[in-house]
Amino acid sequence: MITTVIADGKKEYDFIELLKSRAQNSDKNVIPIVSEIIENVKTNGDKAVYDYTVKFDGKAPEKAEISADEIDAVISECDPKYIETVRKAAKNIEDFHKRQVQQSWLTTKNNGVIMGQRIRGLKRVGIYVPGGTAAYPSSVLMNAIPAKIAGVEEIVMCTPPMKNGKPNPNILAAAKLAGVDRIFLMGGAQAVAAMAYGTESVPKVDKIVGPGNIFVATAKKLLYGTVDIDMIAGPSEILIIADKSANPKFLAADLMSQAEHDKLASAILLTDCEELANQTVKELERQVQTLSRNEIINSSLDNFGAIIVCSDIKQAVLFANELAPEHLEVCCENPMEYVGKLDNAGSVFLGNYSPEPLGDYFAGPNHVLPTSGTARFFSPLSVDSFVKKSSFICYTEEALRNDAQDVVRFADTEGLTAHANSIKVRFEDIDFE
Ligand SMILES: NC(=O)c1ccc[n+]([C@@H]2O[C@H](COP(=O)([O-])OP(=O)(O)OC[C@H]3O[C@@H](n4cnc5c(N)ncnc54)[C@H](O)[C@@H]3O)[C@@H](O)[C@H]2O)c1
Ligand SMILES: N[C@H](CO)Cc1c[nH]c[nH+]1
Ligand SMILES: [Zn+2]
Repeated sequence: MITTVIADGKKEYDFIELLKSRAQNSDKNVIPIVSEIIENVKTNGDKAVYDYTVKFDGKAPEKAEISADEIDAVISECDPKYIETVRKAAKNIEDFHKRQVQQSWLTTKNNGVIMGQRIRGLKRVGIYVPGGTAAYPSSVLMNAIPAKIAGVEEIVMCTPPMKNGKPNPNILAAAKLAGVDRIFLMGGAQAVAAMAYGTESVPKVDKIVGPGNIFVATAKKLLYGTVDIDMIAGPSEILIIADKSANPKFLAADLMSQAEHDKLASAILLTDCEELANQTVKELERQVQTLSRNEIINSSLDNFGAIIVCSDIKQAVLFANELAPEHLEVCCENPMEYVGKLDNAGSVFLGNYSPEPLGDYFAGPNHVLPTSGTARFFSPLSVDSFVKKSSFICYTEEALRNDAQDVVRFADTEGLTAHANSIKVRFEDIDFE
C-alpha cells in the first residue's frame, strides 16, 4: 500500500526524484519502440498504421476514417442522458475558454507609425484522444472546444478502436458536439506519426495536441519540430495539501481518482496532521476494495503514492512548488490563503468541495495539463494553444527618417552592412555616422 513518511527534507526530495525518473526511465525504454513505429508510418503510411492497430488494439477497421453516416449511426446508441451531460459540460468548458480569447490589435503612435498583432487560428490541428485502458470522451471536449473557439479551420481527431475494432459511441458523440471535422480510428504512436507526416488517408496537421500514454507522449516528443505539439501530458498526478480540517474519506477518494488512470499515475498527500494521515491510509484500504480498477490503483499507490507528514502547511507548499504537480488540491480551512503562494501546478482545486474529477469533466477549465514537473514552464491546454500571431509595422517616411541613424548604428555594431544599407538607400541626403 501507500508509503507514509514523516517529512525530513531528504525523503520528500528523494520522492521528487523517483517521480521524475518514473517519466524519464519509461521514456528511455520506449524510445526505440516509438522511433521504429514513426519510421515505419513515415515510409509505409496507412499499411503500417493498420498493422500496428491489429498488433496493439486487437482488431482494425478496414477504413480508418469514420464517415458522417457511420458517426450518426453509432451515436444513436448513446444514452440520451449522457448526451445531455455532455452538452452541459461543453457549455461550461466553452464559457471558461471564451474568456481566454485574445483580440488582434493595432495602435497608431503620435508620429503616425502603425503597429499591431494579428491573431488567428491554426489551419489544421490533430487531436489525440486516449482510448486504451479507458476511453475519454471528456478529453474530446477539452481539446476540440478551445480549438474551435480559436478559429482552427480543420480539426482532425485520432482515437484507438475498441477491442471489437469499432469506434466508441460516446467519444463520437462528444466529437460531433464539439465540432470535430474528421475522425480516424487509430491510436498510440502510429496515430501521432500519421498526423505528423500525413498518410494516404490522414491529412498532415500543423499541431498535435492531447494527452496519452507513454507511447503517445514519446511520439509527440520525438516528432516535435516536424509538427508543433502542446505539451507532454503524461500519466496523471494528484497532490493534496490538507490540514486537520480535511475529511480523510474525501482525501482517499481523491487520491485514488487519479491513481485509477494508470499504473504510472502518482498520488500524494501532504499534511501537517499525523492522525489525518493514518485515517487516510485506513480509508484507502477500505475504499479501494469497492473500486473496479483496484488493481491499477494499488499498483500506482504502491509505486508512486505517498503520504508525507510535514512540520506545517508552509513546508507542504514549498514541496508542492518543487514537485509542480498536474493537479493540486488544497483541503485546508482557508484554502484561498494559499492561492498566491502556489506557483507551480497545472490546475488548483480549492476547498473540500472542489474534488479533482469535477475539473476532469465539468467545471470548465481544461483537463489537459502538464505533468512530470513540467508545470514549472508549461500551461494548461487553452485557446492560446491553437492560435498563431503575426506582428506588423507600418512607418511613414518621416518616422523612418527620425529613427534611421539609430537603426544604422545598431546594424553597424552587429557588422551587418546590408541591414544598414537597407535604411541608407532610402535617405541618401542623410550623412550617417
Ligand atoms: N495529462 C492529462 O491531461 C491526461 C488526460 C487524460 C488522460 N491522461 C493519461 O493518458 C493516458 C491514457 O493511456 P491509455 O493507454 O489508456 O490510452 P492511449 O490511447 O493513450 O494509448 C493506447 C494506445 O497505446 C498503444 N500501445 C499500447 N501498448 C503498446 C506497446 N506495447 N507498444 C506500442 N504501443 C502500445 C496502442 O497503440 C494503443 O492504441 C493515461 O496515462 C492517462 O493518465 C492524461
Ligand atoms: N485526470 C485526467 C488528466 O490527468 C483527465 C481525465 C479524463 N477523464 C477522466 N480524467
Ligand atoms: Zn482524471
